[in-house]
Amino acid sequence: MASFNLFLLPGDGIGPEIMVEVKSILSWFQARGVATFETEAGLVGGSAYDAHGKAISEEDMKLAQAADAVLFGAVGGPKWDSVPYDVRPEAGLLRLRKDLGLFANLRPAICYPALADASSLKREVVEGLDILIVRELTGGVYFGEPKEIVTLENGEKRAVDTQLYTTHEIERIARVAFDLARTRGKKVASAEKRNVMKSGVLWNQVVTKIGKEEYSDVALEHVLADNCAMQLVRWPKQYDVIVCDNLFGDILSDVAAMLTGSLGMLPSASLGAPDAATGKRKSLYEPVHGSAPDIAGKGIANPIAMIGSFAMALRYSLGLGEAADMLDKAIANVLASGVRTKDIAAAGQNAVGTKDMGAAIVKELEALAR
Ligand SMILES: NC(=O)c1ccc[n+]([C@@H]2O[C@H](COP(=O)([O-])OP(=O)(O)OC[C@H]3O[C@@H](n4cnc5c(N)ncnc54)[C@H](O)[C@@H]3O)[C@@H](O)[C@H]2O)c1
Ligand SMILES: CC(C)[C@H](C(=O)O)[C@@H](O)C(=O)O
Ligand SMILES: [Mg+2]
Repeated sequence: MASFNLFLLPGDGIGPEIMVEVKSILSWFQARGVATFETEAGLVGGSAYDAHGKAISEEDMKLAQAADAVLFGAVGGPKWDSVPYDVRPEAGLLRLRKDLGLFANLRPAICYPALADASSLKREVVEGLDILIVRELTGGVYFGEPKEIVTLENGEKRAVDTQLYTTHEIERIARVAFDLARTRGKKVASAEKRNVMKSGVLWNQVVTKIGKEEYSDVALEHVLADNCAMQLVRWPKQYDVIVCDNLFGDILSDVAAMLTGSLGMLPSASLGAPDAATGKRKSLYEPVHGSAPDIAGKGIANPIAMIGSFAMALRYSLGLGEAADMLDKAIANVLASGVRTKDIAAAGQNAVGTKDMGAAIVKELEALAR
């Protein structure tokens, strides 16, 4: 039986609550003989800061580097609002992305039929929705230098963030988007702001060139990022794959989340380049949402984004596509049977807690395996 080494970073807020549910799912797959999962857990974010004053330790960085996949919960929360910028909880996540070279962030937004009424949009707008946002994750304004607050001679302060992209960075994320589009609806929409930003001009040129020279079978459309946000709410089904930079991808994926019913529904995969010798990619799987401080500790968080992220790990890192399909089907069936956490429940509908949703998915896996 294949054996995999998973590094778990539950993090803060609802992170540990949703990670527990993934643990029971991977135990179930292990008990069924699908694979052996060696798991080790570390600290990231505020919980790491409280333990040792850094958002992630060097030791945990090494374990993340060595893992077949990292499973990440969420970080952050008001408790750490005033910690120094370099060790704030989010710095742990950004370091993992940068040091592991996780440049490609896949954020699928699927509206399960059973949830078409959970979205704040009309059923016909979201029913059957299946789009994929491909977000560049290691460049742009998140990492560009200089990044600082300086005091000017007149005593005023000036804050600088730098949006920076090179041809190579745009080429490789464009190829990920085009390759994935080939396996789906064969359409890519590239979102940027070439009307305002030089990085948008280069982004547009490079994506156009890659599309023309290497992917003439995939339809390419360019859309200004602000218009893209509006189109996602107006008629999202016009899109198949959307490719965009780090910041636009962050924002557009939160918009897309609401098309599925809740931010608690959106999983993600962050992938590095394949290793030249082994073909293996470094990878991290995390829900799109954050630590949800407003509901942390109440046992009501929706674990589906986290569980769906584990399904993506099975598919993209562990070569267990059948297990991934089975887990996705279990999630869909549980939703179809009417089980709802609070965030996706209709007014007046009974809602279950995090644990009950996790248990319902395990029970459905059991039924599917029979
Ligand atoms: N990947 C991450 O770790 C990540 C992502 C986004 C935000 N954050 C951090 O999380 C903290 C809180 O940020 P925020 O409040 O702006 O965003 P958030 O995503 O944590 O929460 C936004 C809203 O969505 C709800 N929500 C989120 N996930 C849910 C789930 N699984 N089930 C039910 N409801 C859910 C929350 O209750 C809240 O009302 C901040 O410190 C932020 O930096 C971390
Ligand atoms: C927590 C934060 C650093 C992160 C981001 O901005 O990338 C989050 O919002 C996300 O969407 O993964
Ligand atoms: Mg975000």
